[in-house]
Parts: sequence; structure tokens; C-alpha cells
Amino acid sequence: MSDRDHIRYLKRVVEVSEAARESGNTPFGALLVGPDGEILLEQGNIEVTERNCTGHAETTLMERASGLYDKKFLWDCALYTSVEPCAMCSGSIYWGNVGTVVYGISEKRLLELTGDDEQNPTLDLPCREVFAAGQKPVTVIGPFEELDEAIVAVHAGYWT
Ligand SMILES: Nc1ccnc(=O)[nH]1
Repeated sequence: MSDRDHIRYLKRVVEVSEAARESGNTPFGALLVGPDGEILLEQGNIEVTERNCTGHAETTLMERASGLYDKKFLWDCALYTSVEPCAMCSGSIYWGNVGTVVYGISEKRLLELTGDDEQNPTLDLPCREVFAAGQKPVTVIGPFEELDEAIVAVHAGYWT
């Protein structure tokens, strides 16, 4: 897939993360895209409204995906996320067997936005490092400078 395609999906992810914020959750979103480019699942963060500490967009998406699709199929899918997956979400992607991750802004960039906000004590650990400790080659694509402004806008005024 081309960068143009990635950017198109990431723009949809921005809308999903806006909806998560509007629903009272933290401003994160994720998509599962199938081998033919179809959007199979969309998921916003649910941490706050569901009172679920693992309710990150990506982990929640992986929980749903693993109930619907088999691992062989998921290896040919891609998970798109507004922000680079944290160590927990990278773990769910790894165990859930999605073969490709595409993200908008890096975890380091997120840390600049959240600072030491207690609601999101950002883990400053690149997902590439988490995957590199594993036994299969998860492909990681990102960050996309083109999306920085739109993603930062969804976070504006959220973190204190
Ligand atoms: N990448 C993310 C960081 C924090 N929360 C999320 O849902 N997603």
C-alpha cells in the first residue's frame, strides 16, 4: 500500500479518536484494515466510560478482532492507530497476530502532549523495540508528519 493509502486510513482514525474524546474517553482511535483494503473494525478508547484500565483503542480492537477472525487471516491485516501503540497494545497486537501496524504520531510525540498527566502516564518505549523482542516480523510504518497537526488538534486542551 502507498503512503497515500496510509494517510487516507489515518484520517479516518483521527475521526474515530475525535469520537472517542466526544464520548468521554481519551482521544485515541484505531482501525483494522483487511487484506483487500476494507475497513473491518473501528475502535475508540473506552478506558473512562467502561472503567477499564486496558481499554486502549488498540487493545480493545485486538480483543474484538480475535473473537471474529482467525490468526492466519489477521497476519494479513493492518492495524491503523492515531498514536504509536504502547507496550501493552503492542503486546496485544503481537499475541493477536496482526502483521502490520501503521501509526500517525510517535509515542515520544505523545509524551510531549501528555507530559506527566496521571491519566496517561505515557510509556516511552517504541513499539518497534517491543516487536523486535518477539519471534515474528511485525511490520511497523510511521510516524506520518502529514498527520501531526490533525492528531495534535484532537489532543489539544485534553491533557493537563
Ligand atoms: N496509543 C494509545 C495510547 C493511549 N491510549 C490509547 O488508547 N492508545
